[in-house]
Amino acid sequence: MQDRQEYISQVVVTAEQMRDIEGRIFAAKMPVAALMEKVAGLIFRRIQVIIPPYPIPDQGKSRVGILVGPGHNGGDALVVARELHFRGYEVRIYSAFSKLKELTSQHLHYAQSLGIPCYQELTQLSDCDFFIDGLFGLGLEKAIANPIASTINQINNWHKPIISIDLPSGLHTDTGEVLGTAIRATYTFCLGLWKLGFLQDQALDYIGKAELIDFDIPLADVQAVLQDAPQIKRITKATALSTLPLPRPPVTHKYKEGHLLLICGSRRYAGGAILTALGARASGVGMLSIAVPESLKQLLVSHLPEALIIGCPETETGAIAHLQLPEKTDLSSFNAIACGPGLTKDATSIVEQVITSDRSLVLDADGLNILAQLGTIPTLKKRQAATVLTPHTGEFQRLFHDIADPKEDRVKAVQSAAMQTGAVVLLKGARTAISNPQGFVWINPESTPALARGGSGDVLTGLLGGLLAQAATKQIAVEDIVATAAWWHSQAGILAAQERTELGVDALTLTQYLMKVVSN
Ligand SMILES: NC(=O)C1=CN([C@@H]2O[C@H](COP(=O)(O)OP(=O)(O)OC[C@H]3O[C@@H](n4cnc5c(N)ncnc54)[C@H](O)[C@@H]3O)[C@@H](O)[C@H]2O)[C@H](O)CC1
Ligand SMILES: [K+]
Repeated sequence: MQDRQEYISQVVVTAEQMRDIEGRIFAAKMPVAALMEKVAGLIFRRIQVIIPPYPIPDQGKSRVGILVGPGHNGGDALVVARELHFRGYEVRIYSAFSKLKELTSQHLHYAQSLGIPCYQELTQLSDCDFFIDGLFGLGLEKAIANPIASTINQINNWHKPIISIDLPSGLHTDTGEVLGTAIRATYTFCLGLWKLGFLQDQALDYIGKAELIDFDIPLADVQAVLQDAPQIKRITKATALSTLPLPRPPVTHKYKEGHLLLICGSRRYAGGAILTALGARASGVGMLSIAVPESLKQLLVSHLPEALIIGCPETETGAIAHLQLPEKTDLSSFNAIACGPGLTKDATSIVEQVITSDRSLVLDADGLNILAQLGTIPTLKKRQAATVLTPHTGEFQRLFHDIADPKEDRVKAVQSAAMQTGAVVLLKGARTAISNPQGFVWINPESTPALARGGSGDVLTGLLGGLLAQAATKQIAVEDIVATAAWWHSQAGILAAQERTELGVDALTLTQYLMKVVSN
């Protein structure tokens, strides 16, 4: 049972894949009406818990408005309406479509025969306490036009709780884009399997609290449909913990537990170097070397007494002019290199140098900006070791403006970028997406706006670099390590925000919560 839950919590499907899975269930002779009854029963039981029929004693019944669309999303809503009616809710139906699918139409007739009122005017529902949105689900084909568009806008303006079935009506199932207009749900019950749209940043304002309703889709059908397609998966606690370098072997030494070289900081951005280094420290990396401009050396020593601080010659502007590694050391002495935070755009030669190395490399922040300036993206494909790029949307657009637009479809964009560069690309956002060059994608399904704060990305770069260095001798896919870093970072943010509010998660504090996430 646990296995099913874990598997289901990782799976992400497109509308087309969901239709194919559904098709297999119906081909095996599950009656459509029976499936609708089952799904709606599960939804209705959840609704009863969230909003009871008599929320306040002696103050009457809960009044619920049911928004019914022409397809089976509307059918689901009508079954829910019927059950709520029997359980004591005061139910009103809004149905303004002249043509309904057969099953939906039958449920409407039956609901009306029970005495549930049905209206074509929304105003008749204005005093409802909450709404069930069954206008459109998977079957939305085009932008919603008037009069339905103005109905949706009107309901949103009432600011009452709305529970959407399968998807907030108006959202594109895959891209999460608003087609015309969309319901702003308080809760959304995603049916059966997570749809891709739930993991796209642009949908989040509309989805509210998302919950998966598992209605026992046979896993064999899911596997049959997903087999050859480039897979998209949600990162879970179990997937993340499985790649952590824990527990350590009893007999080991510091160089066996990874040697990371950080290249970061400038006279202007000294703090970024400290935060990156503290992120790396939290990864548990065996040995940490940090290359900074000479003038930052003492500062870094005082913050990280355990690290080897390499002072480098500076440009006039206080950026690293070139790497000056200690005697008998070259870039191949390290298991991984993480380069970028706080460099400024003057550290060009550093980026040129690390790209040509044969070590696993993370490029972030100014490392990416310099890369964009150099226009050397095609040369990344020639690298012998793994490359990880960690842009936010702005950096992504500067790097990949002629490939894909993350504002339209972040998942497609990150896949194109990874394929083009041969790198693992992590596109930062509320739902960070990570693609490998073959188009396999991990999406981080949980985060917090508390992390939208200066320095929080620097912490991620250090953490990721430290994990990559430790994994160097292990057979773990790079994208899996990147996913673990993203999960660990966001969970630390969530934990810190729970204890300190969303305003209390400065980047330094964040580094102090990293260990708490995995020691809990
Ligand atoms: N996936 C499952 O296993 C189950 C899904 N169920 C529910 O069924 C819907 C999908 O039903 P479907 O009838 O295919 O689609 P919709 O209800 O979303 O609506 C299609 C309907 O709407 C018309 N239409 C599409 N776009 C527009 C538009 N912009 N303006 C006006 N009309 C539009 C279209 O022509 C169709 O008539 C799924 O989401 C679940 O809620 C099952 O009940 C359980 C199993
Ligand atoms: K809906």
